[in-house]
Amino acid sequence: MADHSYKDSILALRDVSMQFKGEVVLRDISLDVRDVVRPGVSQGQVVGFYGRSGIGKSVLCRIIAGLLPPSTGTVQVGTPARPVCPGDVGFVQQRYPLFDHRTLLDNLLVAAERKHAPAEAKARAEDYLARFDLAPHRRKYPAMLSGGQRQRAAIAQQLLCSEHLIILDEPFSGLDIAMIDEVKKIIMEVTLLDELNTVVIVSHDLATTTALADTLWLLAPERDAAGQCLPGATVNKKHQYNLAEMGLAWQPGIQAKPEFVQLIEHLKDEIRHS
Ligand SMILES: Nc1ncnc2c1ncn2[C@@H]1O[C@H](COP(=O)(O)OP(=O)(O)OP(=O)(O)O)[C@@H](O)[C@H]1O
Repeated sequence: MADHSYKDSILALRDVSMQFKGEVVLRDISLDVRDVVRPGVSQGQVVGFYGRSGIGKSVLCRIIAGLLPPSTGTVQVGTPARPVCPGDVGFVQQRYPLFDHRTLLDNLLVAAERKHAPAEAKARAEDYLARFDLAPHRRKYPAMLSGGQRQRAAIAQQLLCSEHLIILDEPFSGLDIAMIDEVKKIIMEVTLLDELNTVVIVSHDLATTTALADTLWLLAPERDAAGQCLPGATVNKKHQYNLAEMGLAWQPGIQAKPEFVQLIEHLKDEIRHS
């Protein structure tokens, strides 16, 4: 039996383009994330999303999250698929925004109550506090939490009020090694919570992100047949990597494998020359 297969589409972008006052930033982007099924494992999806600084990653994330309508094209989420609305996709930005004047528990309750009746919201918030090792800190205000605790709280908050899809913007930047391990653990935990959970990680840390991912997207300019750079960046087929098919997903210690090291070098080259 194959070690994995694919079911329904969870996220589908079709011909997404974006321009600001005539400046083309994104061009004709079509991408799919499908529910991956592994026998005996409740496995969500992890997408690593790369591209040079200023290429358009944040713009694409805001479009995926339904926060910015694309100039052309569509974004659909969920099963059955429907056009994305603000709030469907959790978006954890670099500074982990939480309400400073509310306790950790209240922060999570506010998020959960956007989707659930009060009793259900309370049960879910408590569940996430426990899962993310935050229960002892429930009465603290965000300023009293460590950086890692705030990050876990921000991820829990976004999971409580979104629909399975969550985007993490630079989750490893500025963290020490122990904290990076902690964040990796949380990401794995999130994907194992529910088969439909999908985490898109926008990061310049290629090795850490690729080791967690089963799919990679590289946003880069494209050249036409004459070698001319086309306006705007895209994720062409060559830059959509299925790590599961390549035998480079879901393996502890994958970073030591020669094929993995080669892939990272290849990605660096593609980014450098893009
Ligand atoms: N609202 C806007 N109006 C005009 N231009 C914009 C707007 N938002 C983004 N841009 C432009 O789109 C381009 C891509 O920006 P974006 O923030 O998506 O880059 P990025 O890949 O996320 O970069 P970094 O890795 O440095 O964060 C930039 O040239 C930026 O100036």
